[in-house]
Parts: sequence; structure tokens; C-alpha cells
Amino acid sequence: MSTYRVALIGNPNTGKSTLFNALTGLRQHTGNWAGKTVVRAEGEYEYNGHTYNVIDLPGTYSLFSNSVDEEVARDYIVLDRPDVTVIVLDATAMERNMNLALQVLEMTSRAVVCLNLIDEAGKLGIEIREQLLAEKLGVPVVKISARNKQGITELLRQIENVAKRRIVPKPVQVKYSEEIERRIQELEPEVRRLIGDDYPARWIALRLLDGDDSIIAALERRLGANASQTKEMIADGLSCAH
Ligand SMILES: Nc1nc2c(ncn2[C@@H]2O[C@H](COP(=O)(O)OP(=O)(O)OP(=O)(O)O)[C@@H](O)[C@H]2O)c(=O)[nH]1
Ligand SMILES: [Mg+2]
Repeated sequence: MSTYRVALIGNPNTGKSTLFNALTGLRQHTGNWAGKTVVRAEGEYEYNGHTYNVIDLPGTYSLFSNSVDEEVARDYIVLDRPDVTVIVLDATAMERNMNLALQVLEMTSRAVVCLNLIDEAGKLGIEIREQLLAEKLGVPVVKISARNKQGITELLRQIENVAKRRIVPKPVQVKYSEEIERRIQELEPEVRRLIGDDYPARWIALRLLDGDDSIIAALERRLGANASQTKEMIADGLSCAH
């Protein structure tokens, strides 16, 4: 019997913790993220004979490591590589929420988009065609109301599909300017050669091009022995990209 790891990510106040409670009930505990004062809520549920370990990540508007919360969420998705990342969106504020969703889809393909507060959206006359959205985003999309425990069965089913690789999503990728795309193309194979296929090479290349040193630091912490080599080779990669 396998245990799968599921991460809940989303903007603040989108109902992540409500969903976390609906999924895990009393089987949860809280602590702190190692070395950080950010609360780490972890719980589990059983589904079709498997255990799913769920992490309720801190709510963030982006994942550029501008704050400890963003760093914790980013590092978990990029470095800890959960089996499934559930992107929790507020169905009444799709446009604002889509920003984070697209960022997460650059970091992992093992994702399910969960449109929460569908009851509120209904009251506002907002109608969402989830099939169309799923096709456009390239990942499963499920409408739920975490507070009313609606749509949870379908969510569990889609989480299982992605966890067991019955569905292998191919998320839409943001396309950047020609020049940035060219630089990504140069840098991405370097990154991949260095850190392997387990990490999102395109996303890391992008962060490096953006001058985000914190991802190098995080990778060094994680890769340990390879640290100095990582820095050197990424610097090489960067100098040929510029
Ligand atoms: N109407 C409605 N309200 C909901 C639903 N899910 C959550 N809420 C409410 O939305 C508010 C925020 O929910 P939380 O679960 O705390 O949101 P969160 O994403 O964990 O927030 P942060 O941890 O601050 O990022 C609470 O008042 C919930 O009761 C839902 O499906 N429908
Ligand atoms: Mg919360």
C-alpha cells in the first residue's frame, strides 16, 4: 500500500484550511516548518486502500520568495515534490487567482485545480465551464464547496488519478518573449543535467534568469554535497545565457 503526499496551495482565504479539515477530519497535527515560525498543518485520509498525507501550505499571492510563507510554499512544491498539488482557487475571483495557478503549473505538472466557494459563485451568477477550463489548463478541474462538503468525492477521485498516474497532466505553460524563451532553451538543459529530472528545470531556469538567488540557496541546502558544483555550473549556464 502506497502513501501519497498531497499539498494544498492557493491565495489567502480561498478555503484551503476548510478543505484540509473536510479531507482529514481529526487525523491532523500541527507543528512548525523546520527553522521557520510558519505553522505547518499536516493530516491524512484513506481512499481506496491508500493513505494520503495532506499538507496545508500557507496562503500566498505569488511564489517568488518575497516572504517566508512564499518560500515555504515554493520549496515544498519544487523541492519536496508532492505526488499531487491541489491548487485551491476562489471561484468568485478567478482572474485574480489564476496568477498563482499558472505559477504553480510552471513548477509541477502533477496538479489538480480545485474551484472552491462554488456556492458563492452560484449566488453571484458566475457560471464556470470546468471542462473547458480543464482543457485550457491541461489539468483536471473540480468544482467544490469545502464548507458544504460538496464535490469532495470527485476531488478525491481526481487526486487519486493524478497520484496513481492514471492521468498525467500536461499543464499549459506561460510563453515569454522570444528572447527569454531563447535563454530558457539554453539554460534549461544545463539545469537538467545538473539536478536531474526530478526538479522543474524550466521553472528553475526562469528564476535564475530573473536573478532569484534564493532558489540556488534552497537547491544547495537540499542537494548538500553538490552545492559548490551547482553554483559553479549554474553560473556558467547563466553567463552563456546572457
Ligand atoms: N461560502 C463558502 N465559504 C467557504 C467555503 N470554504 C471556505 N469558506 C470560508 O472562507 C473563509 C476562509 O477559509 P479558510 O479555510 O480559512 O481559508 P484559507 O485558504 O485556509 O486561508 P489562509 O490560511 O488565510 O490562506 C472561512 O470563513 C470559511 O468558512 C465554501 O465552500 N463556501
Ligand atoms: Mg488556512
